[in-house]
Amino acid sequence: MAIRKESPERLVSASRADEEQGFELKLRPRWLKEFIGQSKAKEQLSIALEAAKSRGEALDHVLLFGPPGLGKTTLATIIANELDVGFQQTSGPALQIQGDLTAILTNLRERQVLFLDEIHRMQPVLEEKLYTALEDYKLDIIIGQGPSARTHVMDIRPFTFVGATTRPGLLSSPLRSRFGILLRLEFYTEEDLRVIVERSAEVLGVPIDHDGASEIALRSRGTPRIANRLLRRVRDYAQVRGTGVIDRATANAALTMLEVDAHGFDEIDRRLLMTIIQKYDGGPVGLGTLAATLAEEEDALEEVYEPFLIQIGFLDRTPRGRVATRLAYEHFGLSMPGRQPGLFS
Ligand SMILES: Nc1ncnc2c1ncn2[C@@H]1O[C@H](COP(=O)(O)OP(=O)(O)OP(=O)(O)O)[C@@H](O)[C@H]1O
Repeated sequence: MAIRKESPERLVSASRADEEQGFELKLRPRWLKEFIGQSKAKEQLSIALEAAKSRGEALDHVLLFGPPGLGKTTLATIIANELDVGFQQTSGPALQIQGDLTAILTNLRERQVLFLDEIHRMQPVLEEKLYTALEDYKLDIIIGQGPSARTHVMDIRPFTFVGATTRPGLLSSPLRSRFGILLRLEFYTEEDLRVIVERSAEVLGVPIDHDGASEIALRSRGTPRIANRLLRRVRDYAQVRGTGVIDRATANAALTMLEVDAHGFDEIDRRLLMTIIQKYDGGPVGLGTLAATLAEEEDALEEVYEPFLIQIGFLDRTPRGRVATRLAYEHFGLSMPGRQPGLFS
């Protein structure tokens, strides 16, 4: 179960809301050729898939990393589909006791995919247990208790472990070294997102033109999950207030009403940047101080809010803290304070 770190009502959240599960399932690409964008990761993966298939072996273990909502779960399911093997999913926080992990590993089918989301949240004792399973498909099992306890080494079937994380830096190096294929997912370009919106609209049977899809793409923060969510909301607006067809004017009006601005910023992004600018003179301000001022969790700032602001160049992470950039000042129509003459000379 994912730990919720931000407001569940946040329209431009990259995290999945519980009620979106069914909707996402419907829109999820099933094959690599339907997976839009991420050309580097896709090429690396398609070569590895082809090679594993031709050798008739289990694919090497895969680590998927990048911000939420970019398609890690989707890619994990695609890997299983392309290999034509079974798929099982769990997550770091859901795995609580050794017995759970042992049961999962001993029940694996030949060459199947085991997907573990939020791998950085796995308990260290379980992580250690996983090492030998990943390394040589063996599992240490302790039989009995107390002085008569015996360790028994059990063979498990070859399988492909797919781990996903938004925080690769938190993985221990022994765990990281068990992955043969490392795939970094990046924020999507506007063009890729437009294609994703058009594909989703087709699956949902929603009439949309090129410009309408572009307008949604522009405000989706480089994230397919947000693009699909905005599409759903704009569809409602088009049905109730418009002709049912999503064109640029309809998309624009709907997104303006929903207070999602031209960069896909919402109230919290604006508050975060304005706090740095107004309260801390543009920064640097430490993460802890910023989180306390905004009444948000540090983790949420680092994992959810900041990555996109950094990607589009509005925020800088420096060793002394967070800094608002010139682009951020310009976005709010403010001029950036210059250095006082002579201060550094
Ligand atoms: N490349 C893509 N092409 C088309 N749709 C995509 C693509 N990537 C993601 N999506 C869509 O975005 C939604 C979110 O993707 P997914 O659940 O795989 O993200 P995630 O990275 O696993 O997120 P989280 O880390 O929060 O679990 C899915 O419904 C999927 O349809």
